Amino acid sequence: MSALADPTLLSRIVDDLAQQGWSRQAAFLPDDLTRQLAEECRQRAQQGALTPAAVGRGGSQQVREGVRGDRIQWLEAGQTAVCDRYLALMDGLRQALNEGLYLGLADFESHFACYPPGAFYQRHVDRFRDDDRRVVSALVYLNDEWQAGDGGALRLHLADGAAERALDIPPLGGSLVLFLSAELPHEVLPASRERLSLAGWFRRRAL
Ligand SMILES: O=C(O)CCC(=O)C(=O)O
Ligand SMILES: [Fe+2]
Repeated sequence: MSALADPTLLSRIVDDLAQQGWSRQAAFLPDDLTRQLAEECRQRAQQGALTPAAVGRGGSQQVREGVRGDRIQWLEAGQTAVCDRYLALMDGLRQALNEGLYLGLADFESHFACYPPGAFYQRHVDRFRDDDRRVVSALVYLNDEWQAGDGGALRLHLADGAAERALDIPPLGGSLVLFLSAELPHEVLPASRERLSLAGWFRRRAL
C-alpha cells in the first residue's frame, strides 16, 4: 500500500466502518492519479464509451433517467495503467477491510460514472434484492475545484436513533466515501456542472 500517502488511512477507515458503518476520507487518491483518472473518464465519455446506467439486475435491468441519470462504463483489469493503479489501491483497501473486519471480501467491481449537469440518482441502497454479494460501497470522486454552489452532493441518510439524519458530502477530487452496501440509503443530488466519479463495490462470494 505504498501508493497511499498516509499510512494511518487504512486503519482509520476500518475503525470508522466498525463504529458507524461509513467513512469519508478527504485525501485518498494521490493528486496525479486523480487527474489521470479524470482524464481517462473524460476521454471515454468523448469516445462514446459511457452508456446510460440501468437500474435493477439481470433481465429486469432498465434505463430510467427519472431514477438515475448517470452514464457509466465498467472497468476491467489490464485496460490502462492508470485504471490498474486505482484497482491496485482498492485491492489494498479490500485486504485491509478483510484483516480488520473479517468481511471476507473476495472481489471488487467498479465503473466510471459521469453525471451531466442536472442528472441525479434517487434514494436507494446498493445491495440488490436477488444478489447479496455487495458488502461495501466505495465512491471516489474525480472533480477538480468543486465549489459549494456546484451541488452534486452524495446525500447519506444516516440512522439517528429511530429518526434519520441527512449528511451531504460534496464530490471533491481525490476523496473517498465508503459505506456498508446493504444498510445505508443514499442519493446523488443534481449538480450544475459535470460530475465525475468511480463507483465500486467490494463483494463476498455468493452464499
Ligand atoms: O456518486 C455517488 O456519490 C453515488 C453513486 C451511487 O450511489 C451509485 O452508483 O450507486
Ligand atoms: Fe448507490
